[in-house]
Amino acid sequence: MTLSLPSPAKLNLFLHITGRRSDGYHDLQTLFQFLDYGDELTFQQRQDGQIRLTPTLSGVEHDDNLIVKAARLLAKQTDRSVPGADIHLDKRLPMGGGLGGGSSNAATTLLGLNRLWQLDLDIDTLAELGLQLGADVPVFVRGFAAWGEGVGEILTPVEPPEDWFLVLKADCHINTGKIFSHPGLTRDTPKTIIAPAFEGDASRYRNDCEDVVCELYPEVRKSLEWLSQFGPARLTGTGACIFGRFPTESAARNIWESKPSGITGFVAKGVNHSPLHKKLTELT
Ligand SMILES: C[C@](O)(CO)[C@H](O)COP(=O)(O)OP(=O)(O)OC[C@H]1O[C@@H](n2ccc(N)nc2=O)[C@H](O)[C@@H]1O
Ligand SMILES: Nc1ncnc2c1ncn2[C@@H]1O[C@H](COP(=O)(O)OP(=O)(O)OP(=O)(O)O)[C@@H](O)[C@H]1O
Repeated sequence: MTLSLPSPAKLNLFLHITGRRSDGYHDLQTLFQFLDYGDELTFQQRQDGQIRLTPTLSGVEHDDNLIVKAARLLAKQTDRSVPGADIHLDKRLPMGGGLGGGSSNAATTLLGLNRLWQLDLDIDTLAELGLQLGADVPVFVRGFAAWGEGVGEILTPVEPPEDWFLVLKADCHINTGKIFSHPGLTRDTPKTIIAPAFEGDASRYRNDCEDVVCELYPEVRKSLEWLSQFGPARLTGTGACIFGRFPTESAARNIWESKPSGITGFVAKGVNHSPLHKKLTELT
């Protein structure tokens, strides 16, 4: 049996850092929405218990890839031996972009192999496993747009408008840990209450990583300045990607066509239900 599943991107429509915890992680308040754009993973059952991933990602060892780690973690959860899998990754999302590509790949692997291997683990168990792999994995496992608290694992469903986004990536790779450990990071934003009818660009919401990222990566500052000519532009996660929201696809595409050279990116629709979960439901 072969299973092909999407592994979508997320945006942090805003990201507030409300404190630093004793384990070094940071408490956040953030709003996650998915994009109808991302990587694709194909799973094929083996018979020898091995996990094999192709192709190799540049700069990531096979055994360090979050897909392989997720598959092995899942295999450890069951007392029977699993048949193994050949996994193929079609990578479209920029790495180190704040779009959660690696975390999304891990979540698609947990849900995909749970289905392929007929393990029948429930979503809560898969989300707990996901959190062991990264703070962003649980939202991809649960699959609904959400207000995130804690490190992003306490999730309350919300329904932000499903607008179109222009996502741009300056030519740099940003390490999440480096931004969170920066002495100049804002870590004391007062907690706010969940706004179920969130209206994206309300001025009281922002991304607290933006100042530090712009200081360390002037190319991100430049991309934000360029996109801000057309409306509010914001960083997602710890960058390097930024986004602007538009009511129509053509409005986003028109601006995309006039972008300066040296910037990559794409246009995609914001969606409140993950394309991964839609596909799994269709296959049921
Ligand atoms: C910035 C976000 O993308 C927002 O959605 C996430 O909080 C980051 O999630 P992620 O990439 O899955 O991050 P992880 O792989 O868990 O953490 C990478 C590093 O970032 C720091 N980190 C991450 C998340 C968090 N809430 N506080 C932190 O201080 C930690 O030093 C950690 O070692
Ligand atoms: N399958 C994978 N896809 C992408 N990156 C991976 C994967 N497995 C491991 N990694 C490592 O994780 C790092 C972060 O990659 P990712 O694409 O998730 O960044 P990101 O979008 O900035 O993440 P986030 O928004 O969660 O901070 C990469 O630089 C790479 O070293």
